[in-house]
Amino acid sequence: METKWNAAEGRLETTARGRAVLADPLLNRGTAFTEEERRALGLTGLVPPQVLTQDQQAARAYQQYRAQPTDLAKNVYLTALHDRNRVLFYRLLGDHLPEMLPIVYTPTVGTAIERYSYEYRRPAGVYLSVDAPEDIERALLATGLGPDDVDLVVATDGEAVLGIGDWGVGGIDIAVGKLAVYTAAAGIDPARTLAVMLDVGTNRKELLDDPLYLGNHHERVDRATYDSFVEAYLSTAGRLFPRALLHWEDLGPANARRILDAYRDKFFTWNDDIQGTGAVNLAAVLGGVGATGVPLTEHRIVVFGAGTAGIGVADQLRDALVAEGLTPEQATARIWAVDRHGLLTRGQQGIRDFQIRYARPAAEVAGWQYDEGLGGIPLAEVVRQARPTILIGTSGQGGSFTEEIVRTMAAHAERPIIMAMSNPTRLAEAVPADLLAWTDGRALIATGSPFPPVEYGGTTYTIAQANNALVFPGLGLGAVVAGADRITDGMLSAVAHAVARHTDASVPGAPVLPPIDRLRETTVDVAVAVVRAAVRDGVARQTGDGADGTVEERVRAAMWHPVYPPIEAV
Ligand SMILES: NC(=O)C1=CN([C@@H]2O[C@H](COP(=O)(O)OP(=O)(O)OC[C@H]3O[C@@H](n4cnc5c(N)ncnc54)[C@H](O)[C@@H]3O)[C@@H](O)[C@H]2O)C=CC1
Ligand SMILES: CC(=O)C(=O)O
Ligand SMILES: [Mg+2]
Repeated sequence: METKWNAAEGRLETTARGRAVLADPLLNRGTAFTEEERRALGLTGLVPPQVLTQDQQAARAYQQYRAQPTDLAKNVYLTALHDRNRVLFYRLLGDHLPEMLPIVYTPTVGTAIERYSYEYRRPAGVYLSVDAPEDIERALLATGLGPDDVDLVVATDGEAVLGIGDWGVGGIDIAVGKLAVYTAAAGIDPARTLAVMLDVGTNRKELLDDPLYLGNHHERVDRATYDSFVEAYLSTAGRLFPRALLHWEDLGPANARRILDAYRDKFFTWNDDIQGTGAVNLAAVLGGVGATGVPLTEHRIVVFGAGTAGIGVADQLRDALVAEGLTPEQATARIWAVDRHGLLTRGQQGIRDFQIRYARPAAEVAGWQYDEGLGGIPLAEVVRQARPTILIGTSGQGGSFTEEIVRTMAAHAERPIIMAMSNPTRLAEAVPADLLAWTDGRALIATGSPFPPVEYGGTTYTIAQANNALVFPGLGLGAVVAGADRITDGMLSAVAHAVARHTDASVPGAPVLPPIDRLRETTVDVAVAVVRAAVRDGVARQTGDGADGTVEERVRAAMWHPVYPPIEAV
């Protein structure tokens, strides 16, 4: 049995019949099958007699969605719809994106991941086990997808999911959530995507002790075993799906950077937490800096939580400062990075290799207050001494931007830029209402998970969501349209600047990033910028504007829309 998209004819062709049609979410359209389709596909009598339009189906599905009692139940409902009728799922998600994004993505996806083995209904992608690396190829081929059929693979090992940590096999839901955003925002064809779970074990004891836990019941494997499994996955996926962008999500801090550095020049691969977060953060900083009227090069930046995301953020800020004319040393000196043992300083015990660049010289901090309990210089002291104008949280430590810290910062920054980027909501370093109150409404704010607008002093403040969801869909779409084979720093910088062009935070209460309800339009510009950067950097098979249309026309034409295509029984 086979289902194929016939691009020349603009129709789906399938040999499936009867219940097999209804069981395939890419084929199934339930009550919207026409009489003719029902006859041709052997569905006579298998669906109720009335034929509905997609509008009617969407209205009913929305009612059902609204009737769910909790956010988790809404997530489970949408997952079931996703697994039943993919077109209708994306129709609904697209129609209600600001309302449903927090359900299929952060924060609720975090709860779904924690509850994965209990809420499980159907498999969600490809599960690769470290205990059977010889099965990688068989598993990827079992999808029925061939070399030209895949644009995008999102893989995770579930070790550092959002800020909630190691959830083992449940992490597949973050890969599925990312794919939903790729399609809803950028029109990546869902039939051409794959979610992959690299099950290398889990160190969460409550999962290992739980007979219902669906992943491998052993601890995470040692580094050598892990590395050879990752290598086997990348080389197999890269060989079987040579056009596909291989996206990494929520790996642990010991692995994320190492894997990116080892493979970014060998494979068409990228790390969303390092590079996507860096790009969206830079976009938000550029948006905020525009409102301060102070050039980027004069800002002083503190990054709190110097892990995968934090150092990714620092790196792109540093590159942006260099692009604005600072030397690499001057740019690095503008950034203070604080981790679990306080400010990163040279010679500090336990500092990780990817953090070393940001370690401050001992002479600079000699007179700074040291906290014995912490084993380093705490954030409050760093803020007092370094006098940041930009404070970024990627620590996964809810509430760590205290009133004292924020007031200290606001005492010497007229428009403090404060980004509490940790997810899910409860892990935000501060909440917008507090930040506005503590800074008399002067703060320019962004958060990683969505927050409602805040009324303060007669102004309504729309809160920007600085989430890599604002950038990865456009990056993926642009990379696909360009026929790229690498993700370059130039592409990432182009992404940040394209997003920043969509904001004017100088208007009182305006957000430093474009809102989610304009995500699809922002994404088009991001994708166009990515194609142009890929061409400039020599990593594209396609060219820029040309006889086959402008880049924007090609980007728009490449976007998939949630409409039922003609279907042919063959
Ligand atoms: N808004 C966005 O687009 C994104 C947000 N994030 C968020 O950033 C957070 C971190 O994620 P990752 O970087 O992937 O995790 P990670 O584990 O690589 O990094 C977290 C870092 O915070 C440090 N840390 C832990 N406790 C600390 C404390 N008390 N004080 C200072 N530092 C502390 C850790 O040592 C580690 O270096 C998560 O909450 C995640 O949801 C991550 C990626 C994208
Ligand atoms: C948004 C995201 O990638 C994270 O919180 O890990
Ligand atoms: Mg992530």
